[in-house]
Amino acid sequence: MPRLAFRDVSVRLGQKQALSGVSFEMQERRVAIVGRNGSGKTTLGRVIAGLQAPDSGQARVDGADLARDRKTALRSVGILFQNPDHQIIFPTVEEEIAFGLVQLGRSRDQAARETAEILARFGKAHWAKAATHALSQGQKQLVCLLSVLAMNPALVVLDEPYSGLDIPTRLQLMRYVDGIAAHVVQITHDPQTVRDFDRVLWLDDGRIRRDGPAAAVLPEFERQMRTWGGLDDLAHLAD
Ligand SMILES: Nc1ncnc2c1ncn2[C@@H]1O[C@H](COP(=O)(O)OP(=O)(O)OP(=O)(O)O)[C@@H](O)[C@H]1O
Repeated sequence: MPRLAFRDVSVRLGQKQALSGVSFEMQERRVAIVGRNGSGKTTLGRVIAGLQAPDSGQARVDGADLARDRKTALRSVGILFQNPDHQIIFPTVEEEIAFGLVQLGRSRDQAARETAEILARFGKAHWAKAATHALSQGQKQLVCLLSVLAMNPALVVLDEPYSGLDIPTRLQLMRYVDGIAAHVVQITHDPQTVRDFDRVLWLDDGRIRRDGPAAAVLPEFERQMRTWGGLDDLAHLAD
C-alpha cells in the first residue's frame, strides 16, 4: 500500500505561487483533488508523479523522495494527463504502450508480451496495430490509461480524465478505473465522478482548504462554488 507524504511543499511557477506549504499523508485507495481553476491541482499531481520538484518541503512515496529518486517515482506512480494528445507520441497503440515498459527496463520482447497482455485484459487486442492519430478522444484516453496500467504503478494520478468525453465513454472509463487495483488520486471539477471516494482534498490558491471524507467535503465545496459562481466579479478568474 503506497504511503504518500507531503511535508510543507511549496512550488513557484513564474510569478505564481502554485503551492504554498502543502502537508498531508495519504494511504486511502481513492482520493480526489478538487478546487477552482488555477488552485494548484495539476501542480500537485505533477509533484506526486515526480514531474515537478518542490522549491521547498518534501514529497515522498513510501519514504522515497519523488523529486530526487526518479526511478522510484517512475515505478511507483503513473500519471494520466488531461489531454491524451499531450501524452501519446507513437504512431501505433502497441508502440505507445510498450514505450513505458521499455523505460522501466523490460527487453523489447518482454515489453511486447506485456503490451499484448494488457490489451487482451481490456478486450482491446485488436487495437494493437491501430494508428493512434486515428482514434477518438475517448479511445486515446483509454490507450493512455492502459499505457499507465501496463507499468503496474502502485498509485495512479488522473488529471481530469473525463473532460471532453461523452457520457457513455465517461461511464465506461470510470468503470475501468473503478476496477483497477492501484491507488488513485483523481483531479476533477466534477464532484459527481468522485462521490464515493474515500477522501477529498480541496485546494484553494495553492493551499489545502478542506480535507476529509467525500460526504463531508463535497457538499461544502459545491455550495461555495455556487456562491462564487453567482458573483459577477471576475477578478479571481483574471488572476
Ligand atoms: N508553467 C507555468 N508558468 C507560470 N505559471 C504557471 C505555469 N503553470 C501553471 N501556472 C500557474 O500556477 C497556478 C496553478 O496552476 P495549476 O495548473 O496547478 O492549477 P489547476 O488547479 O490544475 O487549474 P485548472 O483547474 O485550470 O486546470 C495557476 O495560477 C497557473 O496560472
